[in-house]
Amino acid sequence: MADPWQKAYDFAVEVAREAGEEIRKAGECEMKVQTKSSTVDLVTKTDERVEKIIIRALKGEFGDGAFIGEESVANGQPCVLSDKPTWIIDPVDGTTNFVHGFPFVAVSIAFAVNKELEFGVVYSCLEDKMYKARKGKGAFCNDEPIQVSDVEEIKKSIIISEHGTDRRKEVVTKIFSTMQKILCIPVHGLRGSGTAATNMCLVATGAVEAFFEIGIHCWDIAAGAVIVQEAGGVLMDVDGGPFDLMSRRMVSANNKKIADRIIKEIEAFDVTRDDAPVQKKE
Ligand SMILES: O=P(O)(O)O[C@H]1[C@H](O)[C@@H](O)[C@H](O)[C@H](O)[C@@H]1O
Ligand SMILES: [Mg+2]
Repeated sequence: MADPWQKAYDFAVEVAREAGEEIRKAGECEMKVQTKSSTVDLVTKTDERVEKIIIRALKGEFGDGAFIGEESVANGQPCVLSDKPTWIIDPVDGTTNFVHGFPFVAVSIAFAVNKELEFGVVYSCLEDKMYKARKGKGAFCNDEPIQVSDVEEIKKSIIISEHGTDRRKEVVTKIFSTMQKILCIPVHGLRGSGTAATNMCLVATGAVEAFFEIGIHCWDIAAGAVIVQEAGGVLMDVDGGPFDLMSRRMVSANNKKIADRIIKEIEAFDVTRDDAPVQKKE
């Protein structure tokens, strides 16, 4: 079989589009907001419903497989990436934006085999932009090829980062200290769309040179990781080592020179890996 995953890739694009349609419709209605890991880590019925729709559709087409979904993990499902073909899903990336009507919300669906990402689909549903990439086959936005920017000078760059949902003072201090140092290099600007998946697509299109964050989860960045790489960009750990999807730390950039320069300024803080063993409550 020459191309075993093409059908799954095409199907993921269709499922992401349908999920985005659900999100758009739900955004027009009254929503009940709940919280998860902290009072600023929001979740709505739409997040849960859309994840179920996506998983049901994938199971219907391809049978029972391995799934890592943001809301399933929040409800106690394991978050372990094995060698099995695995779908990695964020039904609503940018839930805070969704709740507030801030216009960047994305569906993110990735697929990994032998722990390697095969393809990623990010549907920025309020902008109606469908980003997709398959390993070795290029990256696209609404079927047009996309490529990272060719800027090599950090002083000519725009950098994206986010504040995350951990509001402990020592963490927020490090995040702002890092941002201050990067701003004062100086770079042209700092931005943040409020969705990691969309941020990575902005790196992939060349609108910005880099996006970094500590505290994201594998479902926020798995699809974007393929899209950035296929658009010619690089992925690294915040300490300059190799990118590790489950580590909750990532720098994505148009090239290694920009990534290395940002890494020099990053003040890292501890986060628990996505695949850390779950502590059983006594
Ligand atoms: O909870 P959702 O799926 O909305 O994901 C967001 C993360 O929670 C933030 O840490 C992160 O900063 C990004 O905003 C990210 O995409
Ligand atoms: Mg997310």
